[in-house]
Amino acid sequence: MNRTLVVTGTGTEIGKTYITAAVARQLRGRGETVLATKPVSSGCDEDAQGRLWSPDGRVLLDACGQDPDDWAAHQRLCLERLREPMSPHMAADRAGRILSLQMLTGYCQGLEGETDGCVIAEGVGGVMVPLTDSTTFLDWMAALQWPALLVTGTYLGTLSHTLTALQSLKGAGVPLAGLVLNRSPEEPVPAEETRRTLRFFHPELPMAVVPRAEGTGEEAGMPDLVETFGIGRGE
Ligand SMILES: Nc1ncnc2c1ncn2[C@@H]1O[C@H](COP(=O)(O)OP(=O)(O)OP(=O)(O)O)[C@@H](O)[C@H]1O
Ligand SMILES: C[C@H](N)[C@H](N)CCCCCC(=O)O
Ligand SMILES: [Mg+2]
Repeated sequence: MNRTLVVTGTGTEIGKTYITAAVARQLRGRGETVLATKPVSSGCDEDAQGRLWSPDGRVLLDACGQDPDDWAAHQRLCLERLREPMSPHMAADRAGRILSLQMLTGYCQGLEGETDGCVIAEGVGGVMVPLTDSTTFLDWMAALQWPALLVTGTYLGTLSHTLTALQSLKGAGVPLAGLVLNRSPEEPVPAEETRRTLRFFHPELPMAVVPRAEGTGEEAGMPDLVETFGIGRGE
């Protein structure tokens, strides 16, 4: 069992927040406490007081049973909030800032030390989104050494995207918790066939297929992600 987890993806809009929220809810359902952090957010919303809110941060606070409108909690769990909806290194540059790999790694380690519960950190976009002009989120995951859960889709093209991302994570020495195949709206190849193919290449990797929740907001058919990927304190 691991009480820390990074959730990364093969790209943006792939379902990282959706899966992170589902894991947080499942952990709480098991009586575990959980902190879900979005260390860096771009594409944030500015309110009337000029405060920048991370849309992902709101979803994650809610999934952890906290008030999504609690500004103090938001600031604590969404360290870097950037306005422009683009790569963080570009959004930071437009805000006159430079992100720091060391600071973000230390920030996550600090959260881990503040709680004896679980801590889940959602990355930004895909595995190698730039953090600065010389570092990417892959460097952050390699420095942090928290098990990484890769979220991918089941669209045409996902096989290469997924195998490339896994190769990058393994090559950087990032421990892998597993792979979530988050079913895509367009799925020309049956998800099970995609899963089977990926298993040929990664027979040891825990995998789960997550269905699309159509409109109801219910996570119907959501697999037990906590069990599948060994997340939590397991007490
Ligand atoms: N299995 C699913 N069923 C229904 N809706 C889903 C599912 N997975 C993701 N979504 C929806 O798709 C959209 C994109 O998902 P999400 O925000 O989790 O992506 P992301 O990878 O976190 O994106 P970003 O890179 O911006 O952080 C969201 O509106 C989310 O609610
Ligand atoms: C704004 C968006 N929702 C994400 N937060 C940022 C995604 C950056 C992707 C960069 C890239 O890989 O081209
Ligand atoms: Mg997200």
